[in-house]
Amino acid sequence: MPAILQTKNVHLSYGSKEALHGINLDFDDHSITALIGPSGCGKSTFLRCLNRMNDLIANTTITGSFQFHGQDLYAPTTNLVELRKQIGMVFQQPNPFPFSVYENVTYGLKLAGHHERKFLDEQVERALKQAAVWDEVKDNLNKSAMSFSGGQQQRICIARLLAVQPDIILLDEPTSALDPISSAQIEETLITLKKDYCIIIVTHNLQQASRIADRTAFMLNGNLVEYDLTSKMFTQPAKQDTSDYLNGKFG
Ligand SMILES: Nc1ncnc2c1ncn2[C@@H]1O[C@H](COP(=O)(O)OP(=O)(O)OP(=O)(O)O)[C@@H](O)[C@H]1O
Repeated sequence: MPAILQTKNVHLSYGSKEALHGINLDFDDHSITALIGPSGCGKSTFLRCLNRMNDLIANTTITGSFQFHGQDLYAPTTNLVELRKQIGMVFQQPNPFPFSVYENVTYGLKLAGHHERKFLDEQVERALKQAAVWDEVKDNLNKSAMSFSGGQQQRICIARLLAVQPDIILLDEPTSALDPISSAQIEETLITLKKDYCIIIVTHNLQQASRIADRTAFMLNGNLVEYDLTSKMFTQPAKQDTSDYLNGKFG
């Protein structure tokens, strides 16, 4: 089966400074890919290219090929609102809207014109169950999403994204602001979700990558050094730089 998302020769510059120097990475459906590497190597920059979040940053130049389901992600005709529904993003800090849980999860659906109560109720339950937070919030759907714990807020944000049925879920260090128990819950949620989605996660936590990712990409100074099955990369890395990074010699 062809990769759901294929990128070739991706270069990105902030002003005159090039931050990505020709990245080639393909992503399969029903899998988790981790992007790892030392601070500043370009992980978040690359991730943001995948749903055109870098378009929002002034003076950014992006070249290369991005094929999503075989279509050019950067075609001038691409509808960015639609694209970001299909390729949703979860951030480091949970960022629920200052509304109720119910309003958060139905936000995208209402924007898309869905207002039938029964349909919305069903989607709220489905998305919150998929995000493994239903049992914790089901009796308080009208309570502000901001009043829940950080881990619960993060899973509510995942549910908000799942409500609009994306194809790809991008996560930028989604557990780095969370305690170990909440982090473990998010990891379990992601492992369950990969049955239905393509998941791409930036993480500084090498144990996390080794626990949940099918494949791992190691980046260094804006270059892709190595991309392989996680089990292979963590036991027999092909490159010395990968081995040194995984062994804590830098980064
Ligand atoms: N908005 C921006 N404007 C200018 N330069 C930027 C911007 N965002 C990132 N950079 C630069 O691009 C390079 C890559 O940064 P990026 O945040 O993608 O790295 P990262 O690997 O995700 O780092 P971290 O792990 O610390 O989040 C860095 O040199 C960074 O300073």
